[in-house]
Amino acid sequence: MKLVAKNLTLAYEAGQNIIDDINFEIEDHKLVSLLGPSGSGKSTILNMIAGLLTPTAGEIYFGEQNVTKLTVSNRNIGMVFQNYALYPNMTVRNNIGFPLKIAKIARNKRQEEIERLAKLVHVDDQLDKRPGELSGGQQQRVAIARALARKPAVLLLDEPLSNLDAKLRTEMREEIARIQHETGVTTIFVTHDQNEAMHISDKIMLLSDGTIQQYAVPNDLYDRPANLFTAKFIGDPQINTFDQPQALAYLQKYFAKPVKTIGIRPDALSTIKTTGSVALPVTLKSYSKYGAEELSRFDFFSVELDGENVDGVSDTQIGQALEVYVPLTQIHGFDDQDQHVDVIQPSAKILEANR
Ligand SMILES: Nc1ncnc2c1ncn2[C@@H]1O[C@H](COP(=O)(O)OP(=O)(O)OP(=O)(O)O)[C@@H](O)[C@H]1O
Repeated sequence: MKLVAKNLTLAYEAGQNIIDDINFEIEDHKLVSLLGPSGSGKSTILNMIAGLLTPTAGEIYFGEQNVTKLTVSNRNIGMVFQNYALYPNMTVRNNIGFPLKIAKIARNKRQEEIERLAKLVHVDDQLDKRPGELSGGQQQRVAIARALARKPAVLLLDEPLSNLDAKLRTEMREEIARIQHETGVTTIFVTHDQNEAMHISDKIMLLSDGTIQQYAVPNDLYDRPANLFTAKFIGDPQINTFDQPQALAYLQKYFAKPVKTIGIRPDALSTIKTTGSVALPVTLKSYSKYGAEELSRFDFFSVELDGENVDGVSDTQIGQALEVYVPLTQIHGFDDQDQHVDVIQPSAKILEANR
């Protein structure tokens, strides 16, 4: 089911909008993450979609139906929370079947559905156990099966992996992606973990202070950040940003409008010249290698630039001057409102001028 939010606003106190007039559309069958720092409004948006919170203004549509005034139970949603909220005294079978029992589905049909759902989430060999006898990952699978039991229009997942250890988190995020893919249910996934969001999502809605900073496919947030917030929030190690006059002046000629800040991701640097790249005069300040990751630090007009896995840098001496190259399209300029400024289309003439 497609989901649309129009002018969605929420204030707990008059005049103080926690969510401020946001608009978005989530396409049918897609998995969208709501990503952002603590307090950015992720849970508030999810709770309005679920019907647990009533918007101060604006509307929510499931398909063509305006659901803004409908109660939780009339919206046909499935929800999974971080603490699973399984019924401890019921077996897995009865936990999964509970929503079907409430819906007065006949016993035979119910058992069939339970078996199907248990197979889907891979707990079909655990049906007679109680939640306390299951691992965290298995409990989460049961919670997902239960949330899917009524064939919800939308599946809402609120930080469902945050109680799991690192290895299980990775495994379960792949599982959620698989289950979503197999069922095709439109899914909204709340997380503050960019890695999780980048791996699992068809699209990411990045939030800060109750506003949408960027809503795009994961790679676009990394490669084409719409503003400085997105550029800095997405990416680990963090993007290099600088506003020192000499460094800015060196690169300003590549932009059509004045830039106040420039951002270059650490993995965009290379010592190997390629077509369409810009040369930066730098000095190598430090170099270290941990496993497959090589980290280097350069001085560029007194700006510290971090590099990650910079080709060819291991042959350079500390303190040595050299040129590093960055594809022009990976030099991100931001104006005095922190909005992205496009580079002038790479032309041979411009690039030549810097050689
Ligand atoms: N009941 C409430 N009364 C007043 N303000 C609230 C209430 N609940 C949440 N807020 C505020 O609304 C803002 C958004 O909170 P929300 O829980 O949606 O953020 P979040 O992005 O989900 O954060 P987290 O990752 O920490 O859960 C925060 O500033 C929070 O302090």
